[in-house]
Amino acid sequence: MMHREPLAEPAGGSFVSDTRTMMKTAPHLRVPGDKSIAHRAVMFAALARGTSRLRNVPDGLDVLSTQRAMRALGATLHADGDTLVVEGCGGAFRAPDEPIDCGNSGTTMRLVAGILATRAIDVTLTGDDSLRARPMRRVAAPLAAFGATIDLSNGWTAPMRVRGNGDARGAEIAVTVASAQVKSALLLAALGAHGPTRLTGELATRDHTERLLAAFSVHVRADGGALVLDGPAMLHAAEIDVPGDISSAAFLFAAAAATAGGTVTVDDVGLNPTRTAFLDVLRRFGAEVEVRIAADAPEPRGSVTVRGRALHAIEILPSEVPGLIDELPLVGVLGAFANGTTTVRGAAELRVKESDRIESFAAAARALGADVETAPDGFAVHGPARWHDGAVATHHDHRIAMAFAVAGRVARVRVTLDDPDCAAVSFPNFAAALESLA
Ligand SMILES: O=C(O)C1=C[C@@H](OP(=O)(O)O)[C@@H](O)[C@H](O)C1
Ligand SMILES: C=C(OP(=O)(O)O)C(=O)O
Repeated sequence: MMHREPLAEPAGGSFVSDTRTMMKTAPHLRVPGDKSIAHRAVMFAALARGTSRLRNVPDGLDVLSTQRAMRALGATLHADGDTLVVEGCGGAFRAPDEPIDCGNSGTTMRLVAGILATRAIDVTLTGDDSLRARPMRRVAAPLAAFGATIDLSNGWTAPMRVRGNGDARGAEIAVTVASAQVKSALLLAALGAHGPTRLTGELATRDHTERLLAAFSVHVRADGGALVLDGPAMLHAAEIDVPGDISSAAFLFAAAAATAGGTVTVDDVGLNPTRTAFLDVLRRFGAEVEVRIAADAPEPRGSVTVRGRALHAIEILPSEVPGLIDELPLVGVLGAFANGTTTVRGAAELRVKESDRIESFAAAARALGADVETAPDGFAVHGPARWHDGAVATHHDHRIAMAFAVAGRVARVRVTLDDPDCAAVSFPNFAAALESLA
């Protein structure tokens, strides 16, 4: 594990209590490096020719699962201060003797399955109880277009055995699930195939794979509404500085937004437009949001300040869901602080995350006094809640644990989480960061 300084410590700023105005300056915080970007940076560095240097790779458990997988496939990784140094395999991964344990991380399993689909090795991918209950046919079925043989447990989940096809040809594939993991698995398979691979369909999801591949010298072309990658393609080592994770910062933003007079600034956070929809959602709820972009490539980054105001209910449309997918439990929590009925529709994908996030959100919110209705593809929250102390079943789902820690703090009720430590999947110092909002 990398040694690093605490990531969630206040980076300056203070609360100044003034008895007349209670004026506050926003505490400046940093959050761990972006999980989605870090998964890809570690995988691409492991696959590349040469030595890559990756700064600010988070030490959340999911990214550690990716590091473990890359070591198992033959890459060498070591820490040099706050930099992860990766000696890549130049495309020549070797099969480990044991199955690769992807832990709790869907991104690790699905993207690695894509990489393996066009390499002539035989590898089994497994994970924890949660990951072994998540759907894998969404990657296994389209990867068959490259001639890979993928065996799923019970026909749909992990452990999954991937026997890659080293002589694969590029393929034309229509992506049918709006999932960056599926899109990415197919682009990564295309790296090892001969000829162009052309993807159409549901492609409007986070674009970190496209951006990071370019940083490693492989270009994905946009052709009308399609994405095209010409294989085979060798990645070349790169230096990547991972910005803070906006999906982790979202918990701090929500806490500030739902608190009258609350304010927080998060510095050096990723501002990729495919990830910032939650900032618009905060504005629609009534919060004040200020964004300052400091850099643009390969990933936009900068500072965000959020100030709390009285919140009013909003409606999330199905078209907004891919840009908000990891923030939707928090949208529900904010709905419970807002006046009126907040609705989320078109979000059936929530049912196949680390837990069924529609049911785990609703049960937790009700346990604390909120009025929630569920639907097959979403929920409605009638706010404001009559908050009271309660016990929350996290289902070991980091985003449920953090969302309800925020709810308890803002509502000033005692929330007993059955597994507060599961936050470490994405945000190991979350409790300290929330505490520092004072
Ligand atoms: O590609 C990624 O890094 C991710 C994509 C999303 O999953 P889906 O692709 O299943 O929507 C998201 O929920 C997950 O946290 C990370
Ligand atoms: C869904 C998530 O991650 P993954 O799919 O990688 O497990 C998440 O972090 O909320």
